[in-house]
Amino acid sequence: MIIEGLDAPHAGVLISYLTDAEEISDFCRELGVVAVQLHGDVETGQLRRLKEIRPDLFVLKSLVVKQDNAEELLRLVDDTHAFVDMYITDTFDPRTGAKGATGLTHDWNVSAELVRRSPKPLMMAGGLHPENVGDAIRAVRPAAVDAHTGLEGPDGRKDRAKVAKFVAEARRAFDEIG
Ligand SMILES: O=C(O)c1ccccc1NCC(=O)[C@H](O)[C@H](O)COP(=O)(O)O
Repeated sequence: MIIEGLDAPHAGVLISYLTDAEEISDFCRELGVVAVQLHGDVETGQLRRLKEIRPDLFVLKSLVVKQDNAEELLRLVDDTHAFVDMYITDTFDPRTGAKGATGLTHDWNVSAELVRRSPKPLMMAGGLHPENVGDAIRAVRPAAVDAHTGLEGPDGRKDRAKVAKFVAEARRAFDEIG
């Protein structure tokens, strides 16, 4: 219902840990979304298959940064970029095993290296908030930014003032880097 009510340029994005191309496609059809953000360990063959069966679907693939996996992520970009429309970085939480929405930053040098390597645009995420998003954009030069935890108020809901400041700071930094 909410997804159906969205007017362009707004569109629903499914965030999912699904890893099977057919299941991802079916769930996107059921929900009526045109974009999917994949946070699971999706095999390259499944990404290829997803593009074959659903060329209309905008596929965002997460690159979950850990302490020591930069080379692995660079290889993942090399192997998958033909089947991915955009990458999104995120931060692994070793205490919980969570691969997204952890509120933790990671080594921005790794994100910057991924931006340089990727032929596809990269959205930066992982612990961003209004106070650090400008520095992150200037350091990493991503195509876009995203945040979750850093925009919440004490009640766990998105805080309007934090969102407005985040957007203003991000726009200022993107204008600066051109
Ligand atoms: O948003 C979620 O609830 C979520 C849950 C599980 C995996 C990923 C999720 N969101 C993906 C995002 O796009 C977040 O912006 C990204 O994980 C950054 O989160 P945070 O570090 O809390 O800003």
